[in-house]
Amino acid sequence: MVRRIQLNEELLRIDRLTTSFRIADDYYAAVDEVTLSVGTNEIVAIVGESGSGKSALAYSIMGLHTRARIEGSIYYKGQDIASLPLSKLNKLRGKEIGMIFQDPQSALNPLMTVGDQIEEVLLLHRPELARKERRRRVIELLTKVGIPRPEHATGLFPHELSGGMRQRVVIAIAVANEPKLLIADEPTTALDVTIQLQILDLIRKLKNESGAGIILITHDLGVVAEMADRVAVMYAGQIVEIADIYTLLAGARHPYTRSLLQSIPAAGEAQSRLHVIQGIVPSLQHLPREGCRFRSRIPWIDESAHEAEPKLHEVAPGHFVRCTCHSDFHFPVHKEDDRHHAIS
Ligand SMILES: Nc1ncnc2c1ncn2[C@@H]1O[C@H](COP(=O)(O)OP(=O)(O)OP(=O)(O)O)[C@@H](O)[C@H]1O
Repeated sequence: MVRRIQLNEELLRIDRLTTSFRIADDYYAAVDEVTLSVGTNEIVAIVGESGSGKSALAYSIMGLHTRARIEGSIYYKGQDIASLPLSKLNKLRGKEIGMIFQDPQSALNPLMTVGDQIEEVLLLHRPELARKERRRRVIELLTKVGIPRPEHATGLFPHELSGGMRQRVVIAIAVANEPKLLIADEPTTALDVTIQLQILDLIRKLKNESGAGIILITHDLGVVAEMADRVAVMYAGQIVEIADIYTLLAGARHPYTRSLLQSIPAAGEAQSRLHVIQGIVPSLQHLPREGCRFRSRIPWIDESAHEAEPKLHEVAPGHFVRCTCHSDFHFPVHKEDDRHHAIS
């Protein structure tokens, strides 16, 4: 088959994006000077523990924060959409840029039928379509996302569908207008494993068919390994490592990435041999803002290994790592019977 889609034509470029929330009388950055690009026909995964700023980043791209302070730029096809008035942004959202939300239950309107909800986004962005054509498109979309008996499904309400079917409807809505950029925020978290695989397969198929760029947000490195072309690892609001998937899986450098990778069980490996990352991501107000943000979680590494103001260093073409501590990093040495850390 002839491949018509060009790889990696730049679609989105986020430049020093900082998203801060007001808590008491101060603003605290949940996304801190993030720079990242996404090409056409590319899946960029954003990975990190809960609280690392992944959703705050996704919502910033979509312009969905109502009370946050946004600094920096978000260029979509060369146009800075961070500073667009809402009326113009609304023309892009749901058309050029689609989003699949984490929880299909709350992403859908419980009082509207599936068919009406899909028709609504078509009506909003493609008013030129006649009613009959819209209806035809709804059936086509439901078929595409693998909903059985699509004609019948159009008349159902969300509560009449299983979680997996509801997520398919959310995807049908997100792709209804053939977006060029799709943001999927933990699209399979609420689903059981078999359904997860089907939904991921569906997202990959959509990318292959349309050449869309996809940002896939997840805390699951298994999903990353299956899906991503490139990976950005976030910790405490910052990107700490970016690389293509092969480099990341085989040659991760940042202590946080290495700890994440160490904590997934390899086939046949006993759970007790795994490294479990000590501590938790600090809350927004208590994030360390100076020096290496990860240093309190690797206390056995000498302080002198860290940079005073950690930057992203390009250690190989396209492979960036924050802070110098990666070059001295090693896992702690334990007695055989005391191999893993407890989460404190
Ligand atoms: N509207 C808000 N107001 C104040 N703080 C917020 C707000 N939204 C997010 N935060 C804080 O910002 C930080 C990053 O949150 P975010 O939801 O982006 O993390 P995440 O990596 O997506 O985690 P999860 O996987 O749990 O969704 C957290 O400390 C969170 O409590």
